[in-house]
Amino acid sequence: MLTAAPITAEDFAPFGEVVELGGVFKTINDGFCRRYSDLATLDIVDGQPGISLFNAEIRSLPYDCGLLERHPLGSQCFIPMQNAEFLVIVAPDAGGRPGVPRAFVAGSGQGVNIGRNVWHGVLCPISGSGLFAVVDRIGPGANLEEVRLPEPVTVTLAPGG
Ligand SMILES: NC(=O)N[C@@H](O)C(=O)O
Ligand code: NI
Repeated sequence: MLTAAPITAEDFAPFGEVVELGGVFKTINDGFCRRYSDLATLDIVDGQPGISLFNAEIRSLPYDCGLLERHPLGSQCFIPMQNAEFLVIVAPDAGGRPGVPRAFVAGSGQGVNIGRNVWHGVLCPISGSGLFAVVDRIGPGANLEEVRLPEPVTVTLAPGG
């Protein structure tokens, strides 16, 4: 059983970045808008960044994660288009396969940018809307490596989470 912790930039740093308000901003548009720039880095190899929409089914908890994947040629950024909570399941690499997985839960106002070649579960909304903007690599070649886990990892939220 894996308990998903609320995602923080610090805890998620080994796997990517959290896209959320905070830190330095620049006031623009005649003072009616705050611009928070450069919150995540697109890491694209032999291709171009592109913006896609994912309309994912809402998944129920506890969630059995049986597949981890990674994209050797590009990072992958998920940004909710509407209010949503979603699981972010990641794992370090262990000799070319996923190591011990970790689970986070991201809430409204939070997107995540998963680093290039970082093992992760597929997009997993658990409440609200499953409509996400995804900024990732568009290009030729093999950019998807999948590993079916011998035993699914069952993910829940912390009590009160
Ligand atoms: N395959 C695909 O585009 N989506 C996955 O990579 C995912 O992380 O959801
Ligand atoms: Ni992916």
